[in-house]
Amino acid sequence: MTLEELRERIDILDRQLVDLLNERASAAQMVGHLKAATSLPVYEPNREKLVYANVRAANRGPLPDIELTHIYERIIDVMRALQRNELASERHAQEMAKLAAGQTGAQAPETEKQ
Ligand SMILES: C=C(O[C@@H]1C=C(C(=O)O)C=C[C@H]1O)C(=O)O
Repeated sequence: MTLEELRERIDILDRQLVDLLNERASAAQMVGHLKAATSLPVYEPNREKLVYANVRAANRGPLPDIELTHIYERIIDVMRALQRNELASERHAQEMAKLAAGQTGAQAPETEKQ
């Protein structure tokens, strides 16, 4: 393969990786929703150990296990941040909805008193 062809191959693989990473991110977001509903923590170290074991077992090289683990540490960091952002914006929306409901509920009696 020429240099040009190899770089084209890399560009195609990168686009596939982007799709797969986004699929993983969507799944992690859904896990985040389930955790919020069941009050489970975002960070689950035991699950992360299983994820590392799973990817190392699937590794056929030439990536060394340690480098693959480093890549996954970064991926998982991002997934946790995504879950936290998602949960924070959900909580914010809930607070806003409560505030809006509280305002209409609280203002009506106030208005009656005046
Ligand atoms: C996605 C989850 O949440 C977090 C992120 C993980 C991941 O990206 O694989 C694993 C464990 C959690 O710390 C999960 O619990 O499955």
